[in-house]
Amino acid sequence: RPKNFPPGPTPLPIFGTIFSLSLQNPLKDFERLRKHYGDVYSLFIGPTPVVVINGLQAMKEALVTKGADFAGRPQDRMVNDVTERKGVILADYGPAWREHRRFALMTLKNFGLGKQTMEERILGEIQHIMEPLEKSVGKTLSPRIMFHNAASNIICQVLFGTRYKYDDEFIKLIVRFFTENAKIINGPWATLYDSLPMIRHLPLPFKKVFENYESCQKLASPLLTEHKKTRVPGKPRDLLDCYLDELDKVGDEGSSFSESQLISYALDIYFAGTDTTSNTLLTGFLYLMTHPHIQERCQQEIDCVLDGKDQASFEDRHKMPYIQAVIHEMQRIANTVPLSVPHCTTNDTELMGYSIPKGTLIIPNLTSVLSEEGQWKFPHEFNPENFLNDQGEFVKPEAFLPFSAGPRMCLGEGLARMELFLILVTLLRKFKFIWPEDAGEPDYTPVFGVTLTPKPYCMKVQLRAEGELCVN
Ligand code: HEM
Repeated sequence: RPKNFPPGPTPLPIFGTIFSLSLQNPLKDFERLRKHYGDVYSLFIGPTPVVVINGLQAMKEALVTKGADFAGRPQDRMVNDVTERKGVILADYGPAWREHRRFALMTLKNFGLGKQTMEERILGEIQHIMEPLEKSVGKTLSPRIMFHNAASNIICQVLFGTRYKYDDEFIKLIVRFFTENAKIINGPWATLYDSLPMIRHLPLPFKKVFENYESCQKLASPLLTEHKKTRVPGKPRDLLDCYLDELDKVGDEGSSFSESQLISYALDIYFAGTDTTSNTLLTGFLYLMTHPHIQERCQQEIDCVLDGKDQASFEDRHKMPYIQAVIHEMQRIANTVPLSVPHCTTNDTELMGYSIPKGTLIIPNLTSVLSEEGQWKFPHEFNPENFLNDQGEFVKPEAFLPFSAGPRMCLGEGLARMELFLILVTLLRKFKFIWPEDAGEPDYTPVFGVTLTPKPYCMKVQLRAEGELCVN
């Protein structure tokens, strides 16, 4: 360890400290190491030092106060080789990342893209979720594919101006490739790839990740060809058109925008916007079914606020403090991106008195903040009171960081919050969701990955009478 570097377990030659962590799910080990070494400690992936940041105080100092120092992304890991260092999520801190991030934020904010607003698109997609639910009244259904496809279609409309049927081959393949890759990227083969550069060219199971990513690019590239044929310059229908307009403006030279970037960039936003939102919904509905009194209180608030209205609007959230608290609590407990996305220091810097050299890999352990004792009234249970004050008003504690913080913070937060609100309110208004009698005890332990996923479960669906819980 360099001088004054954060402490941690003693590394072994070649393997570093990988034996200190369970490769299946290291979250408990991270917690154990925090108790032993403090909020900032270090590990070694092979010979590479890694600093793990825990707790609100250290997280704020790194990601916000010293945001620029901690806003890099490592460039020498398997995922970088797979994506050929294109796209936005894994781009290093610098002009190309900044321009692509700004462009995505601007395009997402420009809700008026085409004719529909973002809210209309989401409400339109919700109608497609209603169908399988209505067919399942009185029966049980597994909600995984339904939520995944809904989130996927919302982002596909923004990116490509199109939605896909829930059994469309294109989406099924993309989802399969991404799911397989997410598993391998988090598994032991990726750790070996990162630790031992000499094995990178061998025909080992990690080759599959490269093949899958290439297949995704091949699947998405006809969309670009079709857009180039049918677009009207200056009248963008979606993000692809906006990007092509931008290319017309800036040209290829001296700009970070290029056609070869575009597919990877779109796939990045697709991936970031699908798995996250759908897993949050899956976790949320699991807890709402097993906490029926919380579900009922949500329905009471919805019935009263939407009394006589056709459908919910995002503005209604201001009149629904309890729903707001429940959605935030769903996100806190879902802990959807438990270790954020790895960062990297861009300068020699300091954190909580330790020295951290430029180029050090950083893991922001968001899990440690979302359940940190002292920050929450009920850190270890599902309880919307975590977000309500004594007057029943919605309040958001500083430790609510599921989207991370600072310059690299999630750029889809606005879209994700709109989706979560409109989907939850619309479904709870019409249906009651029940944990099936024959399903046994619910298992809340998630499956570890880049995103945490609840174990597969089924829900029983009942129709509700309109406004049945409104006492006014
Ligand atoms: C509940 C839903 C979501 C959660 C919990 C979530 C969480 C996160 C987290 C923790 C990061 C890493 C931030 C960091 O490195 O410090 C991130 C990055 C990112 N998210 Fe999300 N996200 C969600 C939804 C979305 C959606 C809907 C989109 C797309 C519109 C999106 C696009 C991105 C992108 C592009 C990045 C990379 C930003 C950068 O590197 O500058 N996310 N998200």
